[in-house]
Amino acid sequence: MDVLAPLMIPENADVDTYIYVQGGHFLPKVKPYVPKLKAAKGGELLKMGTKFRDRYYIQGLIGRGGYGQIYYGIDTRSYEEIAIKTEPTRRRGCSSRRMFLEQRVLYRLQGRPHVPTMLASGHTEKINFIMMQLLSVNVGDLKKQSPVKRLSRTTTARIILQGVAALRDVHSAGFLHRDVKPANMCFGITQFSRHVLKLVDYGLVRRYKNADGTIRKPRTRPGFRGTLRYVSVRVHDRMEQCPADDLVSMVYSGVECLLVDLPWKLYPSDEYRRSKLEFQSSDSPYLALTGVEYCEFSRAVFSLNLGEEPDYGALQALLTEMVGDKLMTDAYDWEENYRECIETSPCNDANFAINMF
Ligand SMILES: Nc1ncnc2c1ncn2[C@@H]1O[C@H](COP(=O)(O)OP(=O)(O)OP(=O)(O)O)[C@@H](O)[C@H]1O
Repeated sequence: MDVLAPLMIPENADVDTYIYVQGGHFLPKVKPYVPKLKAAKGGELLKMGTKFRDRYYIQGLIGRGGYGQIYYGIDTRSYEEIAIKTEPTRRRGCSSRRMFLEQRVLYRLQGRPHVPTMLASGHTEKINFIMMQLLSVNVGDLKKQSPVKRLSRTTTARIILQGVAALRDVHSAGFLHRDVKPANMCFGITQFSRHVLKLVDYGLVRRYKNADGTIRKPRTRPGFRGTLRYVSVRVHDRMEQCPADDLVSMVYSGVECLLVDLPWKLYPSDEYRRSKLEFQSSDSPYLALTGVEYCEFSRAVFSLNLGEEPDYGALQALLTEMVGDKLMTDAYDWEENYRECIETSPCNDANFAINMF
């Protein structure tokens, strides 16, 4: 079946800005994606300019996480650009198991639209590695690149809508992500994937359902897993995590995109729990700043019944008005020089200033 609606090239348009796809269809050309690379500062697990496994040419370093490093490479057989996630096989004298888990979970989730494609995985004497499809700069960095350090309502709503869909897929496979945050959300980089959100980093995943679909017995005091700024109050209280906790982190991620920072960022970390509780209270002025629709969505997530499967569709429906007349395939803020967030900056609004200070 032909899935592309014919696109009329606008009159007077520069024909060079369109590409011919198939049977009379044209699509706007997209600038090729060039990843921002970090300078080497020693301790790299792969050497730049060398060929890994006699096949993958290492072009540079995309990022350093708490556990490993992500490299930009070229597959010299297919000429495809790829991302290579690496971690040392041994950490503090023990063998690292994080990437084995991530590889197993990624394998199980292949084919889901919001999960990066895994191309290969394995280990050498020194490193464990996963080769993945190359993705864009993460949403946290896209927000930092905005001149007003925030994203527009329509872009944020579309990110969170897709984020909820991503969590539905992870949860329905019986897993919790446990590290939802803007830095773990990227977009595709091709003509067809550049508006598709991908959830990355499955290193903290935990299975919460048994093979028969029943919920695993909760532990009395599980260890802390997640990123302190984004975890729910229940995680501060060391309760066993459930799908609602991933969704709370998704809510906080959206709040950060909309309001520059999360309110607790101003406090020392031992005040985060109190500040999160205050934020979730019914008269929170800070939550009100996110707007009626996002407020309603957040409240629906905060009041989820922990024993029940969340109704992901109903949660998404609460955000549809916030998307306005934008399509999921329309340009996002970074594709139009952050025009919409500059024009709608709440800093120009007197009420915003009164509520903030
Ligand atoms: N496939 C990919 N393509 C491009 N960039 C990626 C890809 N996967 C991850 N990244 C980038 O690398 C960063 C770190 O990735 P990831 O979170 O998987 O590593 P990590 O070592 O587990 O990090 P942390 O310990 O901080 O959670 C991400 O924030 C993202 O910007």
